[in-house]
Amino acid sequence: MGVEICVEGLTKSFGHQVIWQDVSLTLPAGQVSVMLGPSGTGKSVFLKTLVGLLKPDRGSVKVAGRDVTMLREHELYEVRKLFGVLFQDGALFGSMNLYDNIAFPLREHTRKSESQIRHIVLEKMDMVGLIGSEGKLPGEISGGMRKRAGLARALVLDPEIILFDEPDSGLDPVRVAYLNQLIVDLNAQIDATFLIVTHDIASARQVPDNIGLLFRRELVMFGPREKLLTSDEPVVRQFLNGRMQGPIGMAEEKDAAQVERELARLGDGAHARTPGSQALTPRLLPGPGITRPPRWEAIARREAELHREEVADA
Ligand SMILES: Nc1ncnc2c1ncn2[C@@H]1O[C@H](COP(=O)(O)OP(=O)(O)OP(=O)(O)O)[C@@H](O)[C@H]1O
Repeated sequence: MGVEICVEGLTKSFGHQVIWQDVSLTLPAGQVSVMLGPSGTGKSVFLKTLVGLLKPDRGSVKVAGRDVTMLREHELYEVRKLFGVLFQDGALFGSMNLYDNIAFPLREHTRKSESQIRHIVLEKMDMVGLIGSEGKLPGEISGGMRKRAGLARALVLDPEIILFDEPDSGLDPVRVAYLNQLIVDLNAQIDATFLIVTHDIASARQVPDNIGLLFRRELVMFGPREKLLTSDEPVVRQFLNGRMQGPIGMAEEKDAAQVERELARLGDGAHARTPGSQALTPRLLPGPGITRPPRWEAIARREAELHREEVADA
């Protein structure tokens, strides 16, 4: 069913550089959450802190009730088994074929026989659409296939939580669409808790239950997708609309007067529009052939309702 991750008052700095401070959020069990943020706001550092690879200065990260920040190395090892991580480049071993790459965690962390391993590896390769590529080396396949191989490897230990570090980076829009569908299908099939770090706004609009945004060393917002997508918070709106006008600058933050001028020029000041008047992108649903658990049935019903309301309003 996936487990909840409860983050409270988390602060991380490297030397004098504060990366983010006082971050509190709960990733609900079994749900899909996305973390957005301009480059360098510490999204990868956040993922690493969740799995205990980096120690925060303050705060707690409770996974299945245990505080990752307080655990000793051998206890951390146990908690890490709950996690599957998809790294940016798939993090595959270049000299091993896909089969051996995907089998690696099973051979390292379990005492399963080779025939049991074969069954699991082929099942996960099937889930990510890689059957037939078992003998290929990572260097012989496309970036999209490498991501899917990394995902299959993240799945072999049946994780309760999957962390995706920019799964869409380096992929063309069509491959990103396939990968998003795969993520949604997987969530319906394995029911784990997902956290996706991404820059891709289209994905953030369609895929998750919850969205968070890191900016100016803080978690600006974290909450249900609808709340973020209809938010009037200038940072959230600038980021979700991928615009230059707003508080986020190229290399540093802009001063308040400049932001005010830019938003006024856009006719987009806080007073210039009714709150919550942003369009809601339809939610991506599990594809045909995927059995939907009750959670996804409820999401599909809600989407159908919203769509009926939109048609009636038009
Ligand atoms: N081990 C480390 N030691 C010192 N500084 C670090 C370390 N890891 C990350 N940083 C710094 O923390 C900041 C945040 O880095 P991080 O990679 O988490 O950002 P990000 O939001 O994931 O960026 P991007 O979207 O560009 O991938 C950067 O300034 C980076 O240089």
